[in-house]
Amino acid sequence: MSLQVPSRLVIASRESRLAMWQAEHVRARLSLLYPQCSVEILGMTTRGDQILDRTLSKVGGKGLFVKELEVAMAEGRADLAVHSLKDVPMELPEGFALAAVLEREDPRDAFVSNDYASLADLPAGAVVGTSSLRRQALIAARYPHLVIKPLRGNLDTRLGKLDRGDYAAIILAAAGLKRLGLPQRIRAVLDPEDSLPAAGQGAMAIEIADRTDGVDMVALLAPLNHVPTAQAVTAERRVSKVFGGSCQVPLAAHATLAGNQMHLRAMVATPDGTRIASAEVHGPATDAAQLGDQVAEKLREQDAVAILASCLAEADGGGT
Ligand SMILES: NCc1[nH]cc(CCC(=O)O)c1CC(=O)O
Repeated sequence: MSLQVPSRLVIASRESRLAMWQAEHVRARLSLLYPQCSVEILGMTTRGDQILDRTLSKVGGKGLFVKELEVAMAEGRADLAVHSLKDVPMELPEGFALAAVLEREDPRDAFVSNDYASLADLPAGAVVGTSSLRRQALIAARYPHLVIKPLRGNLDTRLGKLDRGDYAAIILAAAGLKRLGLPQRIRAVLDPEDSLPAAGQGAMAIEIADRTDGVDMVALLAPLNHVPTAQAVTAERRVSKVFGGSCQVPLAAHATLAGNQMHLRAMVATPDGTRIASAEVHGPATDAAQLGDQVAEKLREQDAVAILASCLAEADGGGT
């Protein structure tokens, strides 16, 4: 059975520099795999890119970055969308699916500053920029003398705000900085022991829509799927899904693999870092989803539901 390769494939992408880098990476790989196919990128602005003055958790969360791309696919203007997996909701709308997960870049958080070498070097009262409730909780727990302020926008915008002096330091995903050729901006990578990464951090995913023309997109994209990464993020996203995961809750889930052996760690916290539940499990990578359920169960035994409920109550009350 031979694969039906269309003469043209269109990749929908956000227009940020990171999103375009990621789309171009996929475009180049597909062009190499299918030289007879013309692979193009359709850049689009999403609501998540437009709303910059409010914390995402207050305006609708992750879905804001993917909706417009899904509309383009549903209308036949695009065949696939490339996303940072971290920004993809745990449940996709009817008719859409993740077809491939690419090999993960560095999943860790990065400490970025022009004046300080690490979080531990920051003086009392220093302002740290992050809009991630997960990063906020982890910093507040370990460094209660620091002040956390929201930081939105794409990577270049965030670095610009740091350079302007609005913050003593900011926390970003190492993966984004590396992909954009800015690894020198990383003053220190945060050990996952101290700053457990978000589910899917550092991984790119390709989303597709149901289609009626018989083209098997999953088969076409299969060579791009990296099985160990797909297994790791399956476990991580399962934890997130169990707790209704979005960026509205401080939740971390990170899996590492040694051969077929998976080590999955997860954490939930209150945004102020005063209450933290964390758990870990080991097991075969082929049981990724069950490992996710197991770690979620362990978190539940440590009152994870109550911890997250307090956080949601705070968000509803419009707390900062
Ligand atoms: N929430 C925004 C976002 N989505 C993906 C990345 C970075 C790249 C990745 O994790 O794959 C970032 C920026 C950041 O968290 O600093």
